Amino acid sequence: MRWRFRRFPGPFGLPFLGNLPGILEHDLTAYTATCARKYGGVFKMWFGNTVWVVLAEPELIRRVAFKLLSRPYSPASAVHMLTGEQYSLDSKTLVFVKSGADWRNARRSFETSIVHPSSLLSHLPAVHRCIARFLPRLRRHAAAGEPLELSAALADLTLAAVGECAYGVDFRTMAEDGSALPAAPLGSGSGSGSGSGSGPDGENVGAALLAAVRSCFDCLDMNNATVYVPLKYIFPSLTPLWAWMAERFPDAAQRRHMAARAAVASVSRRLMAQWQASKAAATATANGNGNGNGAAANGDAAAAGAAFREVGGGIAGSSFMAAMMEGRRGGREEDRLTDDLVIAQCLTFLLAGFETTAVTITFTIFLLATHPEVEARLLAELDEHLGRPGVEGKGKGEGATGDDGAPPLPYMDAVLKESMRLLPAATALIRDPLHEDLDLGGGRVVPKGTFIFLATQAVQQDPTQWPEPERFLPERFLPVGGGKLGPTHPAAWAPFGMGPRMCVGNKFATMVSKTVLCELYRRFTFRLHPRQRLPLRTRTALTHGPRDGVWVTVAERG
Ligand code: HEM
Repeated sequence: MRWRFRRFPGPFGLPFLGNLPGILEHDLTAYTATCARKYGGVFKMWFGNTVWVVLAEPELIRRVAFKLLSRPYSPASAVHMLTGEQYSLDSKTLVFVKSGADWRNARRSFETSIVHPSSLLSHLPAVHRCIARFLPRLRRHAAAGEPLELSAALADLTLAAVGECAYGVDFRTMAEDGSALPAAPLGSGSGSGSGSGSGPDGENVGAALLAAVRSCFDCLDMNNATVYVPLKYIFPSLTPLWAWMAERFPDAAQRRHMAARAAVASVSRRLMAQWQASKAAATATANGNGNGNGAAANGDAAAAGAAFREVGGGIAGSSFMAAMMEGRRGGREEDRLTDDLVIAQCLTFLLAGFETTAVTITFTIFLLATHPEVEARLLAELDEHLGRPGVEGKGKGEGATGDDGAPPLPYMDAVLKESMRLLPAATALIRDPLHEDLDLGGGRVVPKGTFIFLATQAVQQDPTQWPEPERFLPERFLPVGGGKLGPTHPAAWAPFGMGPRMCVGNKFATMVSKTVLCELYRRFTFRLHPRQRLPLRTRTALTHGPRDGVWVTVAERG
């Protein structure tokens, strides 16, 4: 098989380990960028004994991303070894379903909830609710002059916001005063029923979900992977054996991950049952009062409906989970999502959406803290269009709302885009020529089934595409600077990927990131704390994030 890749240049790979030592030493993103400079836009790398064909040319990336619909593995075979029913469910979730009707159905269910403008906007109140709860934490740090590690703090905020949008319950990552709540143990959830997040059956669904989801996320970290994962990379042809062993002789990491997935499924089921019960009660109330008195019936239905929006003791009717449950009422039987799929897609929503968004906001604040002139221009734009809370001015009032959840803020848009060019949360796309060999031209044919790695970050830093690529210049994305400051090729900017499998959450993520940044910068500014290690070191795991966190001091705007 190796001979089929002889036309592809690339670094020398050690027996069994391939280029893993170099990747681990330098980090995957940095290693591929270095190789791209050395070997050009098409090369091969050995991930253990598995060959990866890497593309780092925008036109080739565009062609392949649009042509190929499948991704190489389910996460079950990438960073862990889910087995049995958990494996088959995982491989049907939107990120890893291969193609065809399953993919179209899954994609449609996400689009209904987070792409259509009206449903997108219905998530905005939850985002504002979570920001409001986060602000006291910043005020406390500002008052005490204590440093704040942003990536962890923002992870609490985005987990709360994305979690509530996905499941419609309070995720309880933050107390009312903004402080982080201690994590509940996995399997918790049968509490007294007092306090926010308690469902009708007295269970604290939010806290239980949070514990289970956090545990799932930890298990997706390579450092916490079962021993069968490295074995699979070193001896890929024996993968069925490793999967068999993982099922029958699970190690502690494997048991922990399977337990975490089972816990998510069990809490989700309870939540769905609660939702159905509340829905039935609401319908019964509306019908019961409907005879002969239309106005009263409408009022009762509205009151009952309010219970769904009341996150705390209730479940938000605008959530992704609720949308999927509503959506499967109509349509053809074979297109309807099963309970198990609703559960798996909700987890996917959260796993794909929360850390990526937290990292994007963290990196943007880091860049603004190190570029005061950009920050000053951004603050001027926010003051102009949004105003400052409690300060007289030209601003149009509270909140970042408009057609897509935000008023036109061209400089904010440019800052976010430039931040995602320089420090994106995802640095590559992956594709799989599932059914036939892929001809890249020049005699380079990629055999079907090969892992294709589209190195978007190498292109976003390529000096032939972007003049002075290492500089943070939001003007690149404004009409005034666009021509001179790049890019040469439109596909040279792809932090959300491209083609039919482009990030389905891109509008939602942009809405959340913009809303958080607007609401924070209307009130605070951030400077790096001396504890911050410079230059910034990053690491590539499930997302590309800061290796040592981002330490800032917070100041309230006068
Ligand atoms: C700033 C935050 C985010 C970034 C940078 C990001 C980035 C990406 C990237 C690069 C891909 C792969 C695209 C491709 O292969 O062409 C992707 C796919 C995906 N993302 Fe995001 N994402 C973000 C937020 C979100 C959010 C909030 C959600 C929540 C729904 C989400 C859900 C997904 C899903 C489900 C896919 C798979 C889509 C498919 O295969 O059809 N992402 N994302």
